[in-house]
Amino acid sequence: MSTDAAQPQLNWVFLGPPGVGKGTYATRAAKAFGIPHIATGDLIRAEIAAGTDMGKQMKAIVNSGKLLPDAMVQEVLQARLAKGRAEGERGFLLDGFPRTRAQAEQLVQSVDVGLVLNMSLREEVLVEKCMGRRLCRHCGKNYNIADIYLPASGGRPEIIMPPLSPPPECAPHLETRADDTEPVIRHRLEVYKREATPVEDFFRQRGLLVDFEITAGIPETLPYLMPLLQSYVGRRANEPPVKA
Ligand SMILES: Nc1ncnc2c1ncn2[C@@H]1O[C@H](COP(=O)(O)OP(=O)(O)O)[C@@H](O)[C@H]1O
Repeated sequence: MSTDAAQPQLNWVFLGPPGVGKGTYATRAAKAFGIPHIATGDLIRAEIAAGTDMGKQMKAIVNSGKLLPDAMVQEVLQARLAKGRAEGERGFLLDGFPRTRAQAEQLVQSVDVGLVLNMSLREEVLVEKCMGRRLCRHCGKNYNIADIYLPASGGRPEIIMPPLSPPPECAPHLETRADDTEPVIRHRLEVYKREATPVEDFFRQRGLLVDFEITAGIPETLPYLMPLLQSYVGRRANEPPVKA
């Protein structure tokens, strides 16, 4: 993947339901393509952890599984994007934004989005995936203790997703997100189902949406994902592939 200074501006967005693996793949893709992984959920959790006035307002809403008001998310996101521009970042990989049509409209008014990857995963495993999430409070890395096997059914593919286990040194320091409890996860999934279609339609109508179904673990998925993303370097999703 190109990481030199000649790299074109990449303004990419990863959409998808809680537990699909947006953060897992966005982290790896951002590193490979030399752009920052900007996850609104992480920005929000940092604001909450900092105990700012806005963070205090955010905490109750986040822990209930509801979306934050657009203006509140915009405030933390625009601050992060402005910092990136000032530091010469060549774009971004947005994770968890936009989540409403209004956010999508605001985004395309402020930046030239090149690609919106719409990640999906059989719904039956999303709750288990979210319940299995663990964060190491020492190294900050994300793991997942869920060991998932789902046979093919109704034309949907078999899913084999072994755990993404932490190394021994992380095991004593693992923590679970406050909003990763079953009732809150189920509420977040309902919120996602209600809000996601208008966002997907908004980008599909602009020829920017590329659907990508997750059917296995990271080792099996990356060899398909990375070449797909590479094919969009230097062009928008709705432009013809660049001649090799
Ligand atoms: N774009 C957004 N608009 C509104 N609220 C958001 C947005 N991004 C994150 N949040 C808030 O932060 C919470 C956690 O988001 P995130 O870390 O992306 O979790 P997940 O993708 O697992 O739902 C969301 O449930 C919501 O309360």
